[in-house]
Amino acid sequence: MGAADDDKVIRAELYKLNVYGKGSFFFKSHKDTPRGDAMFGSLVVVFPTAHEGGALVLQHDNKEWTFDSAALTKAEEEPSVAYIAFYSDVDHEVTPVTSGYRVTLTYNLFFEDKESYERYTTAALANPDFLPQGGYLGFGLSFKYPISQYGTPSITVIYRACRKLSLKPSLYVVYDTDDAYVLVPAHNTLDDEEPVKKASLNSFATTIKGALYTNLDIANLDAASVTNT
Ligand SMILES: O=C(O)CCC(=O)C(=O)O
Ligand SMILES: [Fe+2]
Repeated sequence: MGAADDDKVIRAELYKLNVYGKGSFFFKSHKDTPRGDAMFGSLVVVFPTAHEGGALVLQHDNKEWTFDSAALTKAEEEPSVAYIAFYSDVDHEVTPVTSGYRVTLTYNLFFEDKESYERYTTAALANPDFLPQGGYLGFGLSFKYPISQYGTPSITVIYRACRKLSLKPSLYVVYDTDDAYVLVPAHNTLDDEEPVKKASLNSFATTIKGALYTNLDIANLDAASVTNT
């Protein structure tokens, strides 16, 4: 993965929950089955449940590496998860648990184009069970963006994906009150050239989360642009 891959993102997809106890199953040495071309590795997250044994032993290129999550989590004062990620061609096995329970989540790791918003939205729109009456699609923005930076990060990626699918995204400020999310339009509908500069959101930007919402009028959606992208 190098500079040419700047347009890609790593996506972790939850795959499995494993609970190992004394005498229960354990994994003999294996490689994880790749699920599609974009999958490049696995992520294992170990919960801080008291246990002994259950180390994950990795082998590659005649080298061996032991991830002793029981010892790692025990060494922490606060309950903490331990995690490890490895490439798909790495052999790994889980040694038997000798006491307690070892609980893990495994994720498949994909190296994908940033434009995957487009792919997921396209797939959702092609599904007749998805919002059959139309509705709103929301894309949460996780960070507090100064409005002047809207031109660069994920907002532009989502915005472009929506426009390609003939959706008209608008920017909302989302207030998380005790009993509901309140949406306040933050912006006129973004236009093609300058989705960003029109914003006059400085006073909000430091305090609350933003979200891009798009009105999904199924009847008026241009079906061709949905299926051809
Ligand atoms: O639970 C773990 O540590 C790894 C599990 C594993 O290798 C698998 O699910 O393929
Ligand atoms: Fe595995």
